[in-house]
Amino acid sequence: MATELQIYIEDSLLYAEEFFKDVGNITRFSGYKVQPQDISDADVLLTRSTTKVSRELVSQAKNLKFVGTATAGYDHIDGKALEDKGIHWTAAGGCNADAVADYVLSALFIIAQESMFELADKSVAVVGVGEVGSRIVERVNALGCQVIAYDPVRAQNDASFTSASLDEVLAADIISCHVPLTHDNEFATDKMFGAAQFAKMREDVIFINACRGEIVDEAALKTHMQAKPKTKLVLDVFDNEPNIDLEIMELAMFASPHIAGHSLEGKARGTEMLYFKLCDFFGLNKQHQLHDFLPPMRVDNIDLAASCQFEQSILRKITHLVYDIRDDNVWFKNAMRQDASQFKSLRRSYPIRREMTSLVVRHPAHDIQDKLTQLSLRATK
Ligand SMILES: NC(=O)C1=CN([C@@H]2O[C@H](COP(=O)(O)OP(=O)(O)OC[C@H]3O[C@@H](n4cnc5c(N)ncnc54)[C@H](O)[C@@H]3O)[C@@H](O)[C@H]2O)C=CC1
Ligand SMILES: O=C(O)C(=O)[C@H](O)COP(=O)(O)O
Repeated sequence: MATELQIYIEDSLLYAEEFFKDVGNITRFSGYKVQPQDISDADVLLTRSTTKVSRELVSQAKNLKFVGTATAGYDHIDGKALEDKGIHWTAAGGCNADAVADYVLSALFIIAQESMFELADKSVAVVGVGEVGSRIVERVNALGCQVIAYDPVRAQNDASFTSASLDEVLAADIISCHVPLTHDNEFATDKMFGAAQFAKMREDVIFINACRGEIVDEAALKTHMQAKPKTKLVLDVFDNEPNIDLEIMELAMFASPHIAGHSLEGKARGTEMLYFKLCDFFGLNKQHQLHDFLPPMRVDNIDLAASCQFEQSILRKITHLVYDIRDDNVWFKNAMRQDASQFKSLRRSYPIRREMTSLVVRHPAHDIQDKLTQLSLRATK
């Protein structure tokens, strides 16, 4: 009889028992505390971004064959170290892309309302047009914005894609960042926004970072905020998490503790993607999918009257019915002002949040349904 797979799973992976209980013997571990000896008999290691998968961590795991992170980013994994040992590794690209797009749209609708402008009159630069960025491009296109899609890396590999220039990005009304954290290559993103880039931005730019804090030089950002105080910052991520600079948090109009991707669907999809990949790797039948486990939304459908057009005020209300960034901003800042050591625990205790992808919106007109679909809603008549 084949020996049971020993599957070590970080404690923050959602629905892990539901997906993996038939696959092997599950042991949960704390991502922040795990040591090499804790996973020494692992065949499989499943994490989120809070486990640093280093050469040292896997040094005693002689049977380790498969490592997966249920997150889009994988800068916490030393891929080279795993490849050197012949260990297969993978991530869950795209699992939470819609959640991040909801986050960005929620912020933009509030800023547009408070500053009394139509998003259709604005240019939006999307930096990194992968899973997250392309969803944002689709949504802001639907809203009628002028889209500036910047991704020179994709342009090198995808003949159908032409990248805007960095100067076009820096001149935009809104800049939204969705790149991986990379070092030491032609298009490295580490500190890609520093003094030189901020100096070229508009006085009243809206700058959103929901990818990795390290892509911004925070010292330069502070100087920029003094020089151009009308800048509106939306920051989900910070340099040196969890020990973040509270001054940077206070400079942001909206700040949150790295939760842009933390929708229930996004977390569950991340686990599901690893389950599917692990089944393929070990030649197992796939028996579960996330819809077996996801609970219904409390408000799961709305009817729009035929007279309703594709108007910003209506779209704002629908978006905020699902996710309102103001709640996270107040909760996060208040908690951090009381005790700045709470960053990790705030992330862990983040309340259940659903996605626009789960909301059914009815409207009789096909053209409006199409646009609602572009906003990722489940539009129908
Ligand atoms: N705050 C949060 O909760 C979340 C953060 N993230 C972060 O966002 C990043 C992007 O996520 P995905 O879109 O899923 O990844 P992805 O890999 O699908 O897309 C990233 C895109 O950035 C492009 N890129 C790389 N270097 C670039 C550069 N110097 N300039 C412009 N574009 C560049 C790549 O070509 C790629 O198309 C992740 O790597 C992760 O770090 C992702 C999900 C949730
Ligand atoms: O997917 C990513 O990349 C992210 O940044 C995740 O949303 C981070 O979530 P945790 O792994 O920290 O729970």
